[in-house]
Amino acid sequence: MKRLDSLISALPSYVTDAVDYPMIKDLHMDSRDVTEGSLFFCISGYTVDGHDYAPQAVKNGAVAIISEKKLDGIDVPVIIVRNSKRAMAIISSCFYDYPTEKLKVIGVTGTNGKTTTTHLIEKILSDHHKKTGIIGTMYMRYDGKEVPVKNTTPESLLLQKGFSHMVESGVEAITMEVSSHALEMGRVHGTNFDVAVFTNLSQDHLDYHGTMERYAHAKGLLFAQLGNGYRNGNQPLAVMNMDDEYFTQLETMTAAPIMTFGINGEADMKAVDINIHEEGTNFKLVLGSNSVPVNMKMTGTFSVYNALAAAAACYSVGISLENISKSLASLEGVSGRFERVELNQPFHVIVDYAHTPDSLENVLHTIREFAKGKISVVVGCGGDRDKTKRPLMAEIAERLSDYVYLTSDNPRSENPMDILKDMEHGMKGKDYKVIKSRKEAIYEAVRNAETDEIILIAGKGHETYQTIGTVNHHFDDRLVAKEAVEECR
Ligand SMILES: CC(=O)N[C@H]1[C@@H](OP(=O)(O)OP(=O)(O)OC[C@H]2O[C@@H](n3ccc(=O)[nH]c3=O)[C@H](O)[C@@H]2O)O[C@H](CO)[C@@H](O)[C@@H]1O[C@H](C)C(=O)N[C@@H](C)C(=O)N[C@H](CCC(=O)O)C(=O)O
Ligand SMILES: Nc1ncnc2c1ncn2[C@@H]1O[C@H](COP(=O)(O)OP(=O)(O)OP(=O)(O)O)[C@@H](O)[C@H]1O
Ligand SMILES: N[C@H](CCC[C@H](N)C(=O)O)C(=O)O
Ligand SMILES: [Mg+2]
Repeated sequence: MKRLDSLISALPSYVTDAVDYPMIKDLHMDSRDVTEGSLFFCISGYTVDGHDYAPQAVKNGAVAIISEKKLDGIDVPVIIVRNSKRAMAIISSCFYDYPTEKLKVIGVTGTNGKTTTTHLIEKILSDHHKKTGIIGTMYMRYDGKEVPVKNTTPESLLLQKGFSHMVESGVEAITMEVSSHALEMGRVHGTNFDVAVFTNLSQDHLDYHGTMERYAHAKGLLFAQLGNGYRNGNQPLAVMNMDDEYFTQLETMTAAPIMTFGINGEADMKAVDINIHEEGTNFKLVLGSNSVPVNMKMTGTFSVYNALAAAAACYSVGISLENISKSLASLEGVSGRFERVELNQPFHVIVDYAHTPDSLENVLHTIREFAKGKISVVVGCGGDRDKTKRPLMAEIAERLSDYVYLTSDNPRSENPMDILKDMEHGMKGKDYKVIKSRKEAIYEAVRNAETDEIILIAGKGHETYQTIGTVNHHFDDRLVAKEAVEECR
């Protein structure tokens, strides 16, 4: 609990007629969640304008409002700021006593591999720190608790609150995914990073960012906000994939020192003598004149990149190469990423979260390396998301497999058949099937599977729902595939 004047004194500027400064018990950005004694932030969103909900917030107990304009008929103090989202980030970190000052924070951005890399970092850190937290697509997890999240990178207020709970539980180090949406919308304003990691950049989210240039710029904001100064006695560090074509652009966006990783070039942290096999990868992790062998249970060249990213980040916070190698070897995998469904059937089923052209291409190339029979793909594209990736993903599925089942993947507000039509524009002539129902598509793939065939079910990975309209229907690719295998025996 803090008094309003102590909170707003953290802001660089504001205007208010307030004479009384109430005690603030809680912070809220949604009028429906407001409780007695709260400070309410009016956010102009993409769907509605939060300023319209100020009266409801007051009715529900808000004792002060942060707004971008004068509000009529509100009888609690109103603080007017230029940008409520920025004010929310600053006030939230102040309200929760600047939690990231008490944590080692490793942020990971990039189109693909964020969830996987943060899980590798979490594993390495938790093997060598007492307590670790992780925030990302799947959850906010710390101290044995898993808190559900709506966004890969939550809004600043929710982040600061989460960080403060982590600090209270004794967490020392955290790793978090930082999405391009979050960077653009300022969700990580107020979060101080020790290390920022860049995995890679390829097409996604053009519905939101418009062009690849603006998408790359959004990703670069993480590195731009790393800062020049010292933090807890150390300079913040950028860890970057030197093999990615956007590396040269992104490295110009930070004043922080950079540690590079890669396979092809002269990176600081390198993987050499790489052996990719069905069950995993073996390689030598090299840093200067030091090297250690790594034997991971995750397969594919992309897994080597994720391991390098995690290794470089963890080395920079003081963990030895030997300990990094041990932790990398002991992680079984990440839920919904290259996850096998094995019921001793004569063919293979792999569920993977590939939902971008690049990830689909990577995962299919990896499968091709050890496939002994046919490869078939069950794949769809999300509704209300980048439409231009639809034909590209279909084209990749067709080119790198023997048979494609085009199906639905969270159609959201769109007509599933319209999404499938967009995908069909990418098909070049091989035979394929369009099956709107994802369950039916999986069953059909399983029914038609030949001995040694590999069925890749792409796009939903760990997700346990199918969003149709605004309703989340329970759906889990892994469970549906298991049922299909059992029923089709
Ligand atoms: C496009 C987008 O990012 N939208 C985000 C945005 O929602 P919005 O602007 O539509 O919010 P809104 O509904 O207009 O509401 C505006 C304000 O009014 C308030 N309100 C609203 C109704 C009411 O009755 N009372 C009230 O006070 C709302 O709480 C809010 O403060 O702000 C919300 C709160 O932070 C986010 O949850 C929401 O993410 C939505 C769910 C989303 O799908 N976002 C995706 C695109 C996204 O962010 N994805 C990235 C990951 C991408 C990746 O990893 O590949 C992510 O980080 O999750
Ligand atoms: N380094 C990588 N490069 C390319 N593809 C990758 C890489 N790592 C993982 N993938 C592929 O991308 C998929 C998603 O991986 P992951 O969930 O780790 O990415 P993400 O960046 O967190 O995605 P999201 O943007 O949805 O949060 C994986 O299932 C795999 O197919
Ligand atoms: N974080 C990504 C996840 C996409 C997953 C895929 N299943 C879809 O729904 O498009 C997004 O929100 O765009
Ligand atoms: Mg993720």
